[in-house]
Formats: sequence, C-alpha cells, structure tokens
Amino acid sequence: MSRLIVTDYTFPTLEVEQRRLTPLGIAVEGVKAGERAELLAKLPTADFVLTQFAKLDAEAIDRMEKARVIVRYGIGVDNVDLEAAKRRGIPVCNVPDYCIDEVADHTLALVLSATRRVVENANFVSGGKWGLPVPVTDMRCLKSMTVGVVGFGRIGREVASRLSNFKCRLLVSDPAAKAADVEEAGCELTSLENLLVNSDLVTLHCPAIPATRHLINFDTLDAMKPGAILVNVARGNIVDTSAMYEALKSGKLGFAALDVFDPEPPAPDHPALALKNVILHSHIASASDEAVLKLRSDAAAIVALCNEGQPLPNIVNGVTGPARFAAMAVS
Ligand SMILES: NC(=O)C1=CN([C@@H]2O[C@H](COP(=O)(O)OP(=O)(O)OC[C@H]3O[C@@H](n4cnc5c(N)ncnc54)[C@H](O)[C@@H]3O)[C@@H](O)[C@H]2O)C=CC1
Ligand SMILES: O=C(O)C(=O)COP(=O)(O)O
Repeated sequence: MSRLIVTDYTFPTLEVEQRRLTPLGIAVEGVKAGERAELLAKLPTADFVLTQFAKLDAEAIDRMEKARVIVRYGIGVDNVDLEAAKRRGIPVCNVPDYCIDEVADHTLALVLSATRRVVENANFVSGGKWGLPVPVTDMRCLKSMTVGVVGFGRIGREVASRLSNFKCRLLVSDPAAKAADVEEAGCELTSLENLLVNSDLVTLHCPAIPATRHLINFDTLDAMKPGAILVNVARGNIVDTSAMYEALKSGKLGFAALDVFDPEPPAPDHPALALKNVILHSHIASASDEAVLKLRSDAAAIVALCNEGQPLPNIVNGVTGPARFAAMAVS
C-alpha cells in the first residue's frame, strides 16, 4: 500500500479521494489544519502529498523522503516552497482551471458591491433607515469609469470579458500578456504605473510571487487616483495591509472590496475591519459545488497518474523527470 497525506483539508470527509485512490492501493490519510507537528511526523512516509493552505516550506519538504508529487488543491502555489521541492526532485502540480468562472463572477460581485454600495445599503435598510446610505458622489457607474486589470491570465481575462459588457474603459498590465490578445479582448495593455495613475478601480489577478509581494504599497497607492477603488481576489500579500489601511482611513483609497487578506483570517479586532469603506469576504471566490468536486477529482487524478508513472499535468516547478530518481540524485 502506498500513502497519500492530505494536509488541512476543509471537506467533511476524504471520500472523493478515497473512492478514486483506494482501489489503486493508495491509502488516503488526512492531517487537520494547524497540526504542523503531526504533519511533519507523517511526511517521511508519504508517497504523495495533497495540500490546501498548509505551509509546505523547506523544513516540511526536506522531510518528504519518498514523495513523488506534491499537488496543490487549487491554483495559487504560494504555500509551497517550489525551489525546495525542485531541489528534492519533487514535481509540484496545481489544478489551474477548476474555478475560473466562479472567481470571475465573485470579482464582479465585489466590483459592483463597491460601485453600487450594495452592502452598506442593505445594512442601512435593515437598520431601519431609508434613502442613500452614502453621499451620491460615492455611487459610481462603471460606464464612466476606467478599470485596471492587473494580471491577464485565466481569471483576469474572464473578469475583463465580463467587465466589457459594462462599457467601461479597460486597462491591463501583465508582463506576459501580448498586446494583440489584450486588444482583441477590448482592453489596452499598459504599464502598472500607467494603469494605477489612470484607473478609477483596480482589480488584482496576478499570482503571489516574490515580484508581486506588496505590489500595492504606500508608493503605488499614492500614485492611484484619489478615491479609487481596490478589488483583491488574488492573494492578501499582494497588498501591503498597513498601507491599504492608512489609505482607506485618509480617503485616498475610496473603497476596498476584498476576498483575501494578509493575514488570513484577520484578527477580529483588526482596525481595517472597522472601516466603513471596506468589505472583506472569507476567501470564498472559488466556491461552488461543481468547482469543489472538479478540484478534488482533478487533484486525485494527478495522484493516480503519478502512481502509474504517467507524465503529470500542470507542473509548476519545472520538475518533469521521474521524481524519485531526481530526488535520489540530490540526496
Ligand atoms: N480568491 C480565491 O479563492 C482565488 C484566488 N486565486 C488567485 O488568483 C491568481 C490568478 O489566477 P489565474 O488567473 O488562474 O492564474 P494565471 O496563472 O492564469 O494568470 C496569472 C497572470 O498574472 C500575470 N502576472 C504575473 N506577474 C504579474 C505582475 N507583476 N503584474 C501583472 N500580472 C502578472 C501572469 O503573467 C499571468 O498572466 C492565483 O495565483 C491565485 O492566487 C485563484 C483562485 C481562487
Ligand atoms: O479557497 C479555496 O478553496 C482554494 O483552494 C482557493 O485556492 P486558490 O485560490 O485556488 O489557490
């Protein structure tokens, strides 16, 4: 029997994974969120690792004496030390396409919440009041706005496509995007600097990598239009939380609509949560029944392929050879 360790899963049971993998002779075993010591103790016996948000840093990866693959239950791989896995010859795979429409829809929900003040108005009415909950100047119409999309990958493109129906001007910044693709989508490719200076609303869809850590910081917030709106469904640490808090407090940033935060979860008394011009969701943009099922089936399918020695899809750390041989070569 080989062994799959599943870290910090949030599903009620591991039935989907077990149904797929137990008949292949793979025992599926979960480790609850936060049980770092238990995880470290179990990793040396893992043939395969499936992880949700648990930190798989060099210390954890160096314990993977025989792991043949690390699969991320999701798109972002920022909780996995990709270089440490590469040094041990362990391929890291993600599931890149399970929730693109959900996240794009959720982004639009946040964009419209910010421009049409959906949450404040509902709270206003349930508090027994009637009328405009904010000055009329805070009620915005997308058609007269310029929206900046940072990151034109799978999600950013779907967000731009949805936004184009609202007839706003769309700017895109992405170091890998081709101008022709961006133009075909009805958007203008530009630098981040130009996007920030010209956008009334900026929405983030780039990965959390060293180059994007605190991409939105005191300086870049300063460069943004007074009263601009920030939407973040990507990763919390792309934004410097303290800088965002100060900008929201001063009104330099008009509104922030967030699905992600740094840190997650925030302390219940985090001062940003008390601000009237912030809405924070609990990292749920990917959620739908179909998406979760696809995520789990696709993740289990990668483990099954690895078990059969087949080529793996969606490798994000460049390790393509037979994992065990590479691992043995470096140890
Ligand atoms: N809130 C949530 O539940 C979810 C959040 N996400 C986050 O969304 C991110 C994006 O997802 P996808 O679009 O599927 O990824 P993707 O890999 O298809 O696209 C990311 C794009 O960002 C671009 N990029 C890289 N560095 C950049 C920079 N400095 N400035 C601008 N663009 C840059 C890349 O060139 C690429 O085109 C994920 O990495 C993940 O962290 C993904 C799924 C769910
Ligand atoms: O929220 C979830 O269920 C996720 O796994 C989202 O992770 P991702 O943002 O896809 O990397």
